[in-house]
Amino acid sequence: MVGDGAFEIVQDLLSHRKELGDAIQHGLTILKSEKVSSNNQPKMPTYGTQVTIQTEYERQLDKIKRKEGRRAKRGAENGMNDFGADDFSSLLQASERKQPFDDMIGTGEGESSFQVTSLPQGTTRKHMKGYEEVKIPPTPTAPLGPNEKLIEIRELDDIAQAAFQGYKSLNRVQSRIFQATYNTNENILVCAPTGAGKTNIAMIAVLHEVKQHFREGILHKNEFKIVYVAPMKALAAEVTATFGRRLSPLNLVVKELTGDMQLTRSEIEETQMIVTTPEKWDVITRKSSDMALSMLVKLIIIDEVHLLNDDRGSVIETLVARTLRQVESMQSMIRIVGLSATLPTYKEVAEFLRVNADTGLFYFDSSYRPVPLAQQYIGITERDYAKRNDLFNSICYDKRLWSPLNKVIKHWFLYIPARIQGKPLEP
Ligand SMILES: Nc1ncnc2c1ncn2[C@@H]1O[C@H](COP(=O)(O)OP(=O)(O)OP(=O)(O)O)[C@@H](O)[C@H]1O
Repeated sequence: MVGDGAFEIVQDLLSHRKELGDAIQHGLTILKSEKVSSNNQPKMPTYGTQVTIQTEYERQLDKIKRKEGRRAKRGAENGMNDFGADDFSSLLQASERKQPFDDMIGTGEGESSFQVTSLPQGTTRKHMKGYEEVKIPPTPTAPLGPNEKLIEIRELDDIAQAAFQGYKSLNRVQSRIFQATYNTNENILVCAPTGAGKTNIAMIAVLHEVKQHFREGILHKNEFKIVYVAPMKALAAEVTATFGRRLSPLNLVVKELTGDMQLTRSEIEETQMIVTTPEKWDVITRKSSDMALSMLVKLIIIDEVHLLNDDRGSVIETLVARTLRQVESMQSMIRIVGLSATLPTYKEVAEFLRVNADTGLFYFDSSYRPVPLAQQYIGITERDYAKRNDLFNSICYDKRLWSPLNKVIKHWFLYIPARIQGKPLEP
């Protein structure tokens, strides 16, 4: 077909058969991909293979942009929108009409309805170029009620004094919950702001339980176990150290039981207070071989119970449900004490924990903070990602450098939306 002269060409073709096959395959792939992209984009000339050179900075920006795009898409699909401007304005207007203690739920007891109807008085909102700033002044500290007084440690019995060495008095929140927590055995839920002294509330509940097993000057250590459920292993270790130290004058043994710290059977027997995590306690109470241990539990303290609303909520829910079932089926008394940050759904949580809303539910709002908290929120409205990032950096820088608070504040924490934004990006 190609004549005598083509022998050499045919020979060449045969000897490079593999390379030719690969090249044709490669060409076909490129043609196919061009066809697909030409359907979506205006046609651009292609010059062989294109290489994009990106700096690390651009790469990171692209990554964040893609992530934001996905998040926005998810939000739109789920019908989630930003907090409406109208909603915000009405809250702001309501704050202007308000008196300082208008919405204080400061009784710290029983049922009181909690609804966000306005922002605190003195809240301001300013629109700046590329961003807006909302400043919420600190909530004034609630004044002492006419019958309110702090309980002095020296007024307490010997058991309580032994664990409160070094303290002069209970603070306001602790004084308020003391009667129900130390002198009754009912379930308790305390919702209080950060730093309100919840550890000592747990201590009061522990001391109440210990007191039940002191007879004729002897502590019957084998009659009970106290379980403290901390949200994280690191916190469990901290709680173990604190309670271990403070309960040592009463000869009580406190041990950690988490994924990191296993206990032998004899160690468990010698321990009166077990500090664990929800997941670990769930595993233990699920096993019938450990029934003997759960039968001895008389008090279970659940720290950060607001995590019920979180990813790990189902584990906490399970172990509460299991405890309640044990109480019902064995007719045994296990007291539940829940400690939580301020949460709007506290009534539902109280109901779930079988807490009597009139006598065992305590809710303290931010006017009970030991150190008042001023808040500033910056919402960046700039749409362009790179400009927004620059603005974000310069606002943080200015706030840090020029804030009048620099005179009184030594340490700053900066909360940022994404971890990657916390790293210095290449200029
Ligand atoms: N009665 C008291 N007198 C003096 N200081 C107290 C008293 N009770 C607690 N504190 C101190 O208050 C600080 C905060 O206490 P604690 O850590 O228990 O608060 P918290 O409510 O558990 O806070 P968070 O929600 O951050 O865990 C601690 O330094 C603690 O020593």
